[in-house]
Amino acid sequence: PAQEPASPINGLDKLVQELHRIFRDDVVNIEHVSEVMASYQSNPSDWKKFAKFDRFRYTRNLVDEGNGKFNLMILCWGPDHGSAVHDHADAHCFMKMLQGTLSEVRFSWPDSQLDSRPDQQLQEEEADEEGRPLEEISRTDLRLNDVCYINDSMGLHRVENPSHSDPAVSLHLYSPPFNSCSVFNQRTGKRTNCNVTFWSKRGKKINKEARSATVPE
Ligand SMILES: O=C(O)CCSS
Ligand SMILES: [Fe+2]
Repeated sequence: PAQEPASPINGLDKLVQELHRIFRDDVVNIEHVSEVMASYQSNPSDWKKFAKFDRFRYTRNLVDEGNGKFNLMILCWGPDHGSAVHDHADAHCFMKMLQGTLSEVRFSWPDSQLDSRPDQQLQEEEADEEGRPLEEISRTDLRLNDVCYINDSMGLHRVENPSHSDPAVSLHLYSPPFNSCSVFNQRTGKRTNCNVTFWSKRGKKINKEARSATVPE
């Protein structure tokens, strides 16, 4: 059934409560989650305690572990920071803009991932040596309070902060939660596994060893 458009949500804690309620059920309506994420009106006083920046790369800051059903995190992008092309480990990915602008570039999967017909195997293996560039499908600029949704059946993407001067902050919900995904070389399509961890959890910085491992460019 079409969901009622969600009424505005003020307060990140109210959004988290609503998300916990929605994800208590086994079946979750994806459009509804997008609408609820979109209805939260970003307010820096809600989220600045989670927003920790690094000079060199974007940071992933865990906000809530969703009773094990989802991870909710705040990503902080300095000027020109961006991710590698990556997938979403068979999970749902919702991304909402809290501050600034991010551009999302989507790509189709590299051919060799789609089709492993034995008779094609040899050519693909040969092709894999140099590989082939990933094919770009779309490019979208996301602005304050916008929400975008992706899952692996829709393709891969790379997210970057196009500004050379301003930071950007985004709120990400992954369900089910994951701590590794695949990253892809945009020029060759080559896929490698990548562990992703957190810069901070619930506002507390994590020690150096455990940190890093964002989806590196
Ligand atoms: O989770 C990540 O590090 C990828 C950010 S773009 S969805
Ligand atoms: Fe992503």
